[in-house]
Amino acid sequence: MAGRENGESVSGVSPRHRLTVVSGPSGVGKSSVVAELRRLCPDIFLSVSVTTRAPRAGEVDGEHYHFVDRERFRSMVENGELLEHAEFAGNYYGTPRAPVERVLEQGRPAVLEIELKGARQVRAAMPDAQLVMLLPPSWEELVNRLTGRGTERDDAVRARLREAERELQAADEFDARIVNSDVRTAARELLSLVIGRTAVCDDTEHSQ
Ligand SMILES: Nc1nc2c(ncn2[C@@H]2O[C@H](COP(=O)(O)OP(=O)(O)O)[C@@H](O)[C@H]2O)c(=O)[nH]1
Ligand SMILES: Nc1ncnc2c1ncn2[C@@H]1O[C@H](COP(=O)(O)OP(=O)(O)O)[C@@H](O)[C@H]1O
Repeated sequence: MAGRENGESVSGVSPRHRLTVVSGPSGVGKSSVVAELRRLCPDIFLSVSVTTRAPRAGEVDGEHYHFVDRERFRSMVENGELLEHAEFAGNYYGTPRAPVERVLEQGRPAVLEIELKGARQVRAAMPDAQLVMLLPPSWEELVNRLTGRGTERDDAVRARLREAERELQAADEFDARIVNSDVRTAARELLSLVIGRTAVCDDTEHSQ
């Protein structure tokens, strides 16, 4: 695993890695697929966003998100500390700039899990980034997953479904689309996009 730290080249793949943005409607399984991706290949850097949303049960500050108030969020925007930021379903979200720039300079693969407006900002700021959209097998399945997760009240579910329609309409803007029918299969497809191959991380699989 440590051998991948320098972005070791295999089969002529460039040793430097692009930034990969993973987007998709709320409830499609982004967190599940990205968690599986990192289980397959722990060297992949996953950005921890700042958000003004309240923590859900079980969410850990600094691990799932950096939870901040609106004043702190505003000051981060004003100081240029965020690579991108957006409002989503009544809360603010943003990507801290410095950690992402640092890992990209090191040649490590980096992933952002962010919504559509943020993905568009990244595309404008970093044309080299690849944008991947995760799609549900069907609208009904998306609704089932979102409601089945049980983390939001009805109004928050409705707000997310409104955003979901808009996000799905933008699927053609993305460089690649992955249908998340099965988490492990989708994670393997994502892995091949993030590092250009799937086999290399197999022997680094961790059961965390
Ligand atoms: N633009 C942007 N979107 C983010 C960021 N972090 C998370 N998001 C997105 O914000 C949306 C809401 O996230 P969250 O409140 O965790 O709800 P969930 O997607 O329903 O689990 C999702 O589409 C996330 O991908 C960020 O740093 N920037
Ligand atoms: N391929 C899948 N098949 C069935 N359920 C899934 C799949 N992917 C994710 N889920 C479930 O759907 C719900 C939403 O997934 P989550 O990863 O929280 O989505 P997102 O991060 O996109 O909002 C969770 O309860 C998760 O366990």
